[in-house]
This record gives sequence, structure tokens and C-alpha cells, in this order.
Amino acid sequence: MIDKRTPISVPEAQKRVMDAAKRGTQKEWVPITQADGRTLAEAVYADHDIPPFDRSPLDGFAVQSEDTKNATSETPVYLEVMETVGAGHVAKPVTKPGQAVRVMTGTMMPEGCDAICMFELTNEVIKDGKTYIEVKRSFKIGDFVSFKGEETKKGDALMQEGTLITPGVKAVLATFGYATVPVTKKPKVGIFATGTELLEVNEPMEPGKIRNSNAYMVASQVENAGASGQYYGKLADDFDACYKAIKSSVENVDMLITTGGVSVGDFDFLPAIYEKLGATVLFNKIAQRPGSVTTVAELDGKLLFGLSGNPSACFVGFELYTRPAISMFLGSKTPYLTQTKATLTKDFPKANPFTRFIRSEIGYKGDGTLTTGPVGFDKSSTVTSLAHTSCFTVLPGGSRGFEAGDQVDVLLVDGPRSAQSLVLPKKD
Ligand SMILES: Nc1nc2c(c(=O)[nH]1)N[C@H]1C(S)=C(S)[C@@H](COP(=O)(O)OP(=O)(O)OC[C@H]3O[C@@H](n4cnc5c(N)ncnc54)[C@H](O)[C@@H]3O)O[C@H]1N2
Ligand code: MOO
Ligand SMILES: [Mg+2]
Repeated sequence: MIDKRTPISVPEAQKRVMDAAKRGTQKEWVPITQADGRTLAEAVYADHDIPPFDRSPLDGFAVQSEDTKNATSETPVYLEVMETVGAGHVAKPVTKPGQAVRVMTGTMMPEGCDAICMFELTNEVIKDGKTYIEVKRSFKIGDFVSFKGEETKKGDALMQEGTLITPGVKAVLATFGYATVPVTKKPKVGIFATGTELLEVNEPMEPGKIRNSNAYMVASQVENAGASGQYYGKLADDFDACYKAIKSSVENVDMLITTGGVSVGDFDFLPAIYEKLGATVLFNKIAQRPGSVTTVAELDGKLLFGLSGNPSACFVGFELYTRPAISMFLGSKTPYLTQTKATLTKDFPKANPFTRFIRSEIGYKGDGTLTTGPVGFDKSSTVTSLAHTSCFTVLPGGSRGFEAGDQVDVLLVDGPRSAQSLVLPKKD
């Protein structure tokens, strides 16, 4: 006799996972060149102003504004050019009225000068072997100067702990001298694929067998989420062998993913394995399709993700539950897939009691709105549509179908992440 499972909602399942998920506390230092895709283990504060000194934002002449106060096109003033200074060099102070310095973009303002006149506004004239510029307008103190600290002041908070390291983040880290970067240690995520029917990727097809696609897909999702995947191989549907392998590997990982064996079949051993391990099952049935049998358990503070064997269900289960838990471990404040609205491009006339996550492609219309539509055969067992999935069309469970043209929710699989877990409409 099989246990009757009571489905819970997706938001409730996400909440249970995140309530049990841990923040990783171990930090390590990696060279900045290897920090891409990692997350900051510490907040970053400015240890100096940006710009660090007053500087010229233009190629031009540093002038004393006082000298130009009566300059017009009819009555230009002539300033003597004392030297030419490029960025990285410090000009000699200007000490007398009527003097200017030729400076390039990024050059520190010469002492004594207080405004910049760009090349295009002046003419150079040579007289008695000396170079002068002709200035035909007046400048006020500070005109066209980039001021010390105008962008960022020493002590400003720039990036929070948990920030994903992107090219832009690296620019800031480099600016503040982070040759090595403090990052949160990646969670180690063990992966097993269960199923006697599984062939490895290099094995020829045989009657009754299929190739193991989940292991490669999940390992890739794990890496993409910022964790370190450890694929422990495939396991035949044998209780003792599965139990032993899972028990010994749990000790060496921060989280464990298994695929397959979570439903109610004679060889679906994960429920009994969780029981024998003494793990607490957070849920074993969710009102979603695919992935309704996704099971998550907790053992000694570690999450055990029992993802479904069906490839689409496995993919969706990872994105809804495992990815946020990995992000939480890494300290991210935005662990969830972003939910937004799009116009449905296909009819879904049949009602479904469970919320559906249709593997879909997001489209960008010229008017700035989004479209969403399925990318293939829509079954839990489907593998080929996963190659084209950029979003999930979310069709809430209920008594009605949906029509092309309806505004529906989508979750972006490729795209920005969100602080908000899935929100479903309140049932009438
Ligand atoms: N009587 C019932 N039967 C089923 C139910 C149910 O509620 N009552 N649930 C169905 C649902 S929904 C799903 S989803 C599947 C879940 O199955 P399991 O998670 O137990 O997974 P398996 O039985 O091991 O395999 C299912 C399916 O997936 C293929 N598979 C497994 N591993 C892989 C892999 N690594 N790569 C590619 N494909 C894999 C496997 O060959 C099976 O075809 O249960 C339904 N049954
Ligand atoms: O767990 Mo199943 O994927 O709902 O079809
Ligand atoms: Mg099964």
C-alpha cells in the first residue's frame, strides 16, 4: 500500500526549502582573474575617493578662471602655455596670472588652475617663440573640472556581501586594489542519477535503456548556479546500493541531488532511503506539473534534493528549489527566477488542477512587451524542449484553460534573478 501524498503549493514548497537552507560561512581568497561568477563574501567599501584627485575630463588647457573673466570673441585673452602634461604626470604649479597648462583627459589639475578650456574652443598662437592660447569666453571656478570624490567618497558602501561578481563588479574591485577577492566558498553539491535503465553518454543504445541526460543537465545547472558539482555516477535501482552510496556521500557534501526514484513505483527507493537515513522530509508532493513528486529532505542541516527522473520535471525542480538554495548558501539577496508578465502565443484549452510550468521561449515584441510560448512537446518526460527553454510559462492550476493573447506569468530561466519567490494568484 503506498502512502497518500498531500500536495502543497509551489510558494509553500519554496518557503520550506529556504527556511531550511543555510548560508555558507566559509570564505576564500581568489585572484581577481578567477573571480568571475563567484559571490562576494564581504561588503566592499571605497577606501579612497573617485576620482582620487581633481582632474581634467577633456583634452584642453587648464586655466585660471580669473584670467578669462572679460574674455569675449571680440576681446579675447591670451594665456601663455607653460607646459604640456599627459595623464599620469603632475604639472608644475602655475604661479602667475596669464599662465595656462596644456593637459590631456585624466590629468591631475595643475596647482593654481581652476577651470578647463577644451581644445576646440581655443586657437594656439606662437609669438616671440612662446605659445599662447586665445580664449574667447569666460570660465567660472570649477568649469569643466572633474572633482575629487564627485563619483564616490571614501567610506561609501559600494557592494553588498553576496553580490555576484560580474565584469562591472570586477571593474570596481580592480579600482580598489582587490588583487585577490574574498568570495564565499562554493557549496559542494553531490549528484547521483538513479535508474537501472541508464546508459552513460558514451554507451551504445540497448533495448529498454536510455542515456542518462539528467546527470549532465543537473551538473551544468549546479555550476551555472555558482556551486561546485560532484557527479558521483549513476546508481542501479537497488535499495542497499543506493542507500550506501547516498549515506556515505552526504557526509562529504553541502547538498545532495539525486534524480529519479521519488515517485511511487516498486523501484522508487528514495522515500524509503530518506526514512532509513532519518532525514526529515520537507515535502514529497507539490501542486505543480512537471515535478509534482519532487521531494526535498533535510539531514544534519544538509538539504537532499530528490529531483524527479523525468528530464523536464528534473529541470523545473532544480530551478524552483535547488537554485534558490544554492544562491542562499552563496549569500545572494536575489535567489529566485524573476517573475514577469508576457502574452501567451498558444492556446492551452485544458484546465489542470496543478500549476503548470511550460518550457517556453521568451519573445521581445517591438512595443517593449514580451511574448511566451511553448518550445516543444509538453510532457514531464520531454528532454528535447529543454534545449530551447529560456522561460517557464506559468499557468496556475484551476478550472479554466488559457488562450493565445492572455497575459500570463513567466519565470525567466535565463535572466536576472529576483528577491521574490513565486507569487500565484489567490484562488477565488
Ligand atoms: N502511479 C503513479 N505513477 C507515477 C506518478 C504517480 O503519481 N503515480 N508520478 C509520475 C510523475 S508525475 C513523475 S514526474 C514520474 C517520476 O518518476 P521518478 O522520479 O520516480 O523517476 P523514475 O521512475 O526513476 O524515472 C522516471 C522517468 O525518467 C527517466 N529517467 C530517470 N532518470 C533519468 C536520467 N538520469 N536521464 C534521463 N531520463 C531519466 C526514466 O527512464 C523514466 O522514464 O513518475 C510518474 N509515475
Ligand atoms: O512529477 Mo511529474 O513531472 O508532475 O509529471
Ligand atoms: Mg519512478
